[in-house]
Amino acid sequence: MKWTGITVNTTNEAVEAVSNILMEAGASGTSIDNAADFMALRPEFPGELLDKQQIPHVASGALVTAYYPETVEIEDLLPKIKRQVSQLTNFGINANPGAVTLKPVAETDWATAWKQYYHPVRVSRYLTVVPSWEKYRPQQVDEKLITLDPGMAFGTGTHPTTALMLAALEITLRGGETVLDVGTGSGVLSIGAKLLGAHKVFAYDVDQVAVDAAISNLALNPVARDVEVSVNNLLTGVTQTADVIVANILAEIIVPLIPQAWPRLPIGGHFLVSGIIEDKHELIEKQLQAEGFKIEQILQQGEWYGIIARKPAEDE
Ligand SMILES: C[S@@+](CC[C@H](N)C(=O)[O-])C[C@H]1O[C@@H](n2cnc3c(N)ncnc32)[C@H](O)[C@@H]1O
Repeated sequence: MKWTGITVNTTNEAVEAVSNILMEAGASGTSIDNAADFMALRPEFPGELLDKQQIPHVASGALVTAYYPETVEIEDLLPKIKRQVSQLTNFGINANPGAVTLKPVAETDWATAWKQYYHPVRVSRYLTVVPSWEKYRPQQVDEKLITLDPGMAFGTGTHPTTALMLAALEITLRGGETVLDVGTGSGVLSIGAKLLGAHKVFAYDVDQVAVDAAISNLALNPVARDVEVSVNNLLTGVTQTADVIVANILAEIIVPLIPQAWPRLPIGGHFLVSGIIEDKHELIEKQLQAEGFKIEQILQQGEWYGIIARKPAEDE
């Protein structure tokens, strides 16, 4: 199908109002290039899959582009959109300069253009995340590839908290373990665990959409096709025991997980947790110790913390 894009050159404050006008005029979708958003992008961290420097962006103001199918009479729409944008000042919204332009776009432009900014990225010592559409050969003999579709829910698999847990799995796994992946999201940690030699992985997420995304991503990785994924709230009702439990969830959610993890682990079993922002890591360490865990290692990337804890023997 052929599409026409209408682009409005406007201000940061008017972006939402302009998008509404364009959508109400029958657009199938909008894309926003906002200088303020680009400035707010966090500095790159090791393991960033998105190559921000390559992203074209406006130096000031914002461009809101809406996409209309060929069935929409665009010439009739244009004056109406121009009038509505100029009337935003009546509502106290400065849409200046508000220039409205038209350009034809190929469907592939807006359906898949974002893909060009994603590339394979080495996220830990042995693991590289590869977008599913990229052809990539390992650069080193011991490099293992996690194929992910970043277009699905739950990110690119390269957030610092994810990278911390992949590193923690690398430190902990020796091969043959059973692993519970709590809050699996994209399934990235389950895939990583299998690549690092885990025998069996059970993955859980409270969100059905995440479970579906994980199942699709696991299918992209032959090594992980036998991972069992199910909807579950933390480890509530889970009777499976494991050598390693890994969870990258917010600190507030890790707190109730700690007493659930303890009985699921044997002596010497490991509990790997992340999603912990700087001012919460002491709280999580205290809760882990209060349950009986020993803290073996604390990993850090920027403001994010990961903890490797172990269930010790009674006489330790
Ligand atoms: C930060 S994402 C982590 C995704 C992936 N494991 C990773 O490391 O990239 C956290 C995930 O935990 C899930 N989650 C949040 N609360 C949960 C709960 N109570 N029980 C199970 N999963 C939960 C969310 O749906 C989300 O998919």
